[in-house]
Formats: sequence, structure tokens, C-alpha cells
Amino acid sequence: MAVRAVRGATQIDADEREQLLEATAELVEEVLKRNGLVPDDLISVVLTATPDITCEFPAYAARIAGLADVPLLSATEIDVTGAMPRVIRLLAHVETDLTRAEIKHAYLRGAAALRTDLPH
Ligand SMILES: O=C(O)C(=O)C[C@]1(C(=O)O)C=C[C@@H](O)C=C1
Repeated sequence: MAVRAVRGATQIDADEREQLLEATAELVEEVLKRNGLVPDDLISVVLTATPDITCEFPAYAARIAGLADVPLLSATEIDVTGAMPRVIRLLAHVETDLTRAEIKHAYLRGAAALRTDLPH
């Protein structure tokens, strides 16, 4: 049974929110680890959620996952018909000596199907 919490006058699904927090933390950690980055290398980070994700701001999830002093922004991904549901995307602007070709992207869990042209 889903545990429910209340934000303002609105009920939210606490289990879904916990999943969002965990998945976003995993994504942040993977992006940093794969590219040998630390939070200080991050200039800013934009996170998007598909429109079906309404339980929490991904930026909040990233903040408590370790990006406390990085400028963050949450936004909604475009609602394209037939697009993969329940996806969190992260676009980071970083200080790095890596070339674009050396950057390692992270498509985790089912999101790997979004870019089969990339190594995962
Ligand atoms: O990289 C992704 O997450 C995708 O879903 C692919 C893609 C693209 O076609 O380049 C599509 C939609 C997103 O806004 C970003 C990128």
C-alpha cells in the first residue's frame, strides 16, 4: 500500500517520491563518477522530469544528493506522444579538460533505450 504524505492541500505518494529521490541521486552519482567530476566542477545543472512525475522537484533531489551549492533548475520535458514515461534527465554545465568525445553519458535503468547509439 502506498504511503501518502501531504504537501499543502495536495496528497503526494511518498513511495513514488522516495523512488524519485533515489533515482536522481543515482543519476547524479553516476554522471560524476563516470567523468571523474566532483560537485565543485559543476557550474549549473538542469534536470527535467516527464510530465507524469509530480511528486517532487528533481532539483531538490539533486541538492540533497550532494549538489548543495550548485545552481539547479527543474523543468518539465516536452509531452511528446508515445515518449518514454517516468524519465529524469540531467544536463550539466561543467568545468573540465575532457573533450566532448570523452564525456561519458549515463542512461540508467530503462533510459538506455533512449539512446541506443551511445555506449552505456
Ligand atoms: O537523451 C535523451 O534523454 C533523449 O530522450 C533523446 C533526446 C534527443 O533526441 O536527443 C530527446 C529528448 C530529450 O529532450 C533529449 C534528447
